[in-house]
Amino acid sequence: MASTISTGLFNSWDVTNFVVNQGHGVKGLAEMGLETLPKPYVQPLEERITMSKTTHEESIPIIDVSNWNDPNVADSICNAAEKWGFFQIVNHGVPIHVLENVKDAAHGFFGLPAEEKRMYLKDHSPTNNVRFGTSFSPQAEKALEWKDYLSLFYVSDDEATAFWPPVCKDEALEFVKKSELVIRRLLEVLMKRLNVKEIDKTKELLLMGSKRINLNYYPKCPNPNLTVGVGRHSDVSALTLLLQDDIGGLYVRKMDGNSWIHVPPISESLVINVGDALQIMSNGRYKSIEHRVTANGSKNRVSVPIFVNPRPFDVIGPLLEVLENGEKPMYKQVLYSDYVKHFFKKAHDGKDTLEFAKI
Ligand SMILES: CC(C)(COP(=O)(O)OP(=O)(O)OC[C@H]1O[C@@H](n2cnc3c(N)ncnc32)[C@H](O)[C@@H]1OP(=O)(O)O)[C@@H](O)C(=O)NCCC(=O)NCCSC(=O)/C=C/c1ccc(O)cc1
Ligand SMILES: O=C(O)CCC(=O)C(=O)O
Ligand SMILES: [Fe+2]
Repeated sequence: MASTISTGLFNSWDVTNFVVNQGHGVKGLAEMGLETLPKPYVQPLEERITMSKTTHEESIPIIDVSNWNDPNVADSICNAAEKWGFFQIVNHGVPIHVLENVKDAAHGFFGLPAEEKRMYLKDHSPTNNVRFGTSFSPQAEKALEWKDYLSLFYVSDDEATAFWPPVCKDEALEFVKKSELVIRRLLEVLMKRLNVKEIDKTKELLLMGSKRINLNYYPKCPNPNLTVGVGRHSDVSALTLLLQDDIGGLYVRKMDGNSWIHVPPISESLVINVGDALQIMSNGRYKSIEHRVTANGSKNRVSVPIFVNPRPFDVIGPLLEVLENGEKPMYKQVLYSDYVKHFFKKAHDGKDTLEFAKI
């Protein structure tokens, strides 16, 4: 089959069937020794990430959070969330071995034979909370993305222990647990500027009542310039905490601009970004920024985002504390699971998901 793919005799339907339905993932395809990119992965010109649109000269803020009591730290975080929607944190307190272990565990999971990963495809998985997949929304996309993922919805330690794949469950769970404090501190700081004095139980559930951890795998790609790892999107979370390895390829759209800024890997750091739910709750003050990922021609990349979210049955809208100053609400009240389902139903389309909540 390898030779038929590389000579182009393997048709688009076969490729999609092999990767998506049979659970080989794009990793299975990449490992066949392709010389050229299969057609289903060729992105339209306007979606490709060219050097002319990107810059390595500017950078998102890098914030040292070793002292949470320092008002300058709080200021830097809130300013970054308003102006960039993205920043990196160092000295965050999540132990290095936890970060290293979860990246290794991601390689471990994707290194399993296809038969074992296939058990976690949507139609086979014993639970809706564990899902192995490829691209973003293959049934809705004109071109596929060069990425496989394992998505784990955190319900409880017991549920994770029972259902998450053994090869990565301890490491993924440990990352979720060890990042709880930094997530809480970040949200406390961000809420203060919104006139929310303390995070009571109701607010806590609204901001961080559910979590999803994804293990992303971007295999080495034969023609990286013709495709993307992840297309332009903003996250639907309240906040995302992202661990990337040392390879790079994440680009963030410059606010009100057409250029894309590279997020350079910094050893032991975490990338933090505002998601749509926080943009909505802050009535547009904090910005959920478009980002995308390139494919890489020489290396296999992994990344591990933790999406911190409202619960599916929560209704979200601009917070009362924010509207108290008389500003007009920009967003209506929406059921969070309706919002997320709308996001997952379509291909990546930049920030268009937010239209769903706009007044
Ligand atoms: C709506 C959810 C996600 C699932 O609800 P469900 O009742 O179990 O519904 P379904 O299983 O019918 O899923 C609804 C649709 O979403 C799809 N989906 C269900 N989880 C998934 C899944 N992890 N992955 C990609 N499709 C899925 C699923 O395939 C299905 O599409 P379709 O098959 O076409 O009907 C529900 O759990 C919920 O509201 N969760 C709230 C917490 C939550 O997960 N928030 C999302 C945080 S994720 C985030 O911010 C960014 C993620 C992201 C991911 C990839 C990117 O490239 C970029 C960004
Ligand atoms: O892999 C990355 O660096 C970012 C992935 C991403 O944007 C996502 O999973 O939402
Ligand atoms: Fe993202």
